[in-house]
Amino acid sequence: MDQTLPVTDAPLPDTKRSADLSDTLRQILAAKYVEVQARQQETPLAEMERRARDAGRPRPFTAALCNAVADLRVGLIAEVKRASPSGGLIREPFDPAGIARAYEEAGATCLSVLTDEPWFQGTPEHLRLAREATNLPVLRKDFMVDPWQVFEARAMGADAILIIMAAVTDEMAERLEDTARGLDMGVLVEIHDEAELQRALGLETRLIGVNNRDLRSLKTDIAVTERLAPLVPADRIPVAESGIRTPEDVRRMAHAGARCLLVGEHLLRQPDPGAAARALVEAA
Ligand SMILES: O=C(O)c1ccccc1NCC(=O)[C@H](O)[C@H](O)COP(=O)(O)O
Repeated sequence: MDQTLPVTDAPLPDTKRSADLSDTLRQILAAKYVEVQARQQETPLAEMERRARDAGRPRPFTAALCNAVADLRVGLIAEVKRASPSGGLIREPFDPAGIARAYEEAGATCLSVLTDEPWFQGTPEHLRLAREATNLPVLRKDFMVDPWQVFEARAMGADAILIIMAAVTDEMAERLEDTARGLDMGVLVEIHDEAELQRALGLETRLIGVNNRDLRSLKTDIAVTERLAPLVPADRIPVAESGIRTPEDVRRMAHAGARCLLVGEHLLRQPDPGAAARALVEAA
């Protein structure tokens, strides 16, 4: 895909890991800071908060996944994703509502919808369409660097947000989580290694996403979940993210302790994403 981004000198967050991020990820984050600042000029925080509070009650994202785990089911967070830095254009034509409906019929527990435009060709409209087409709780999949985006997420209908520990300081992670909790939204906190897991455990959310994607190469290896999921304390729920394709992968993740999965690209590369989702839901 065309990876031309608005050139920016924006400072990156002061995370221990910022030196370990791929150039792509650094560009994504730097551009996100600029984008969010510009959008706050258009819609100030107080107005975005008002819109978030007017958006009604969120659907129960965390409870849906907890119930799946309690029932020994696969808790599939099925992703609505048009393109990505690693995969280029993944699905065209792209019908977020139709894809979301197919996922729900297949037994998915939740949806994840990309809303980042420059790199994933996602939009808030994709999230609205996917949510309206189903009864499933929806995660806003984006790079959250400012609490303003959490209000924006709720205002567009999202029921949960993602916090990527590699992308934010501990203080910002807490602010993002507090804002989400204040809106009764779910939080999925994403980690890539043992150090990020320790930082993530300072948050209150039960959902610990173990991302199998290497932050430098952007390649996936599901052995990452096999290493890290057993380290997640019993009162938290590991969610295996990225690079999951086959029923055998699902069984490997479940064996490592991760019955909840976030799956995107594989599903969207299939002619029938619903059938592909069903094969994963029925795997373990
Ligand atoms: O998908 C990418 O190329 C990517 C690159 C840089 C940062 C994040 C990226 N993806 C976001 C995700 O976490 C995935 O969309 C999600 O875990 C699903 O992964 P997959 O099943 O491999 O599409």
